[in-house]
Amino acid sequence: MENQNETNAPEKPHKRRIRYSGTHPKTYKEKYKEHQPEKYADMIEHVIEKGGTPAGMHISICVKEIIDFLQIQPGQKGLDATFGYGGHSKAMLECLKGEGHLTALDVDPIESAKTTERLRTLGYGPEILTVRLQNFAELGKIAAEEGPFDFILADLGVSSMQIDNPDRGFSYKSDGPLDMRMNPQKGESAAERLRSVTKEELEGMLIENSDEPYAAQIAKAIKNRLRRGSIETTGELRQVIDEALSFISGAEHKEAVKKSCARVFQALRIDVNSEFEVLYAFLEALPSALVPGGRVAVLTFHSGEDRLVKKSFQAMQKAGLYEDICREVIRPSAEECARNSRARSTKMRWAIRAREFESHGL
Ligand SMILES: C[S@@+](CC[C@H](N)C(=O)[O-])C[C@H]1O[C@@H](n2cnc3c(N)ncnc32)[C@H](O)[C@@H]1O
Repeated sequence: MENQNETNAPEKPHKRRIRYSGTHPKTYKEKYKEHQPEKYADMIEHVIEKGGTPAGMHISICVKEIIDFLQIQPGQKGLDATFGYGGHSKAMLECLKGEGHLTALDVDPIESAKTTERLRTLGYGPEILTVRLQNFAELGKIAAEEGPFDFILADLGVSSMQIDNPDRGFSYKSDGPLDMRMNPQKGESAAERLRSVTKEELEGMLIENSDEPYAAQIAKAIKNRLRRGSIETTGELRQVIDEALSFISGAEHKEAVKKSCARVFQALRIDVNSEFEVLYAFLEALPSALVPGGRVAVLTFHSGEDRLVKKSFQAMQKAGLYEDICREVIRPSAEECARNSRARSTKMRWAIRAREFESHGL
């Protein structure tokens, strides 16, 4: 006899387990369990315990140091200039205890949509959290609309979700399209940028943005390759860098290629996203975006960024715009660096807006 239940049941599409070779998934996409933290909490905890960052996630840095400094009180108004995975936003929202408001900015439409959804699910509705797809370079305009703010945080650079996803083209460690745009819907990709700059401009970019010691050789190799063919993927760029450093032999070659790849990819990313220009605009607008006595903390990840923040804070303190700034840079603890290797290069600086100043066109 025919089983009625079976014939009437809607056909469920058969879902095959994601296939990967070996016993463990290796690539970003194969790590399907890490992409579902709610479902595989144990696995996520295990990856973090071992000092890794689960795929599709970002581990927030210096959370305690930031929260201790910002002294957030319920009822205050704050700005997270770099929303990312929302870890810092969540910690700041917890301090508000349901009273006040947090505005969060990000230029990445892909990740900020996911983060917004996650925080909304946690109960942070639009009455307490506004998310704007906007560059922090527009701080002046944002503060005029939503500020001034009692506290501001900027955690610069890229998130782990961006750097680990080969489709975004930020990393030399996996192959993908050479893109590097934090907002892939705007501006030139890294591949296009390499085509549009001259050899001299490229060499200057590698020196200015990441002190690349082999800038001349690498810029020449890239432009030579582009005359004969194309560089469309992260793997192809890595290969050109490898060939450009062929004059370094033996065991040193591999190490030199790795270090130059890290520097060249960083320099290109800074250029593609105009990172120094937008940071400069943000720093210039900061004092006027804060209430008197308002607090700002900035996390930087390379010396160029840190220098810019340090110089701006010092100059503005001298001009009477900040009543206090950190004398020494704050670094994450040894325990935090052991838990999260990505924290190792982090530097935190802070400033407190002066109680009184004339904002002459600032
Ligand atoms: C290091 S992550 C922030 C991580 C975040 N603090 C957390 O706890 O998850 C940096 C984020 O800032 C964003 N971002 C970088 N430059 C930006 C800019 N100029 N304006 C707005 N967002 C920016 C990136 O897209 C990225 O999502």
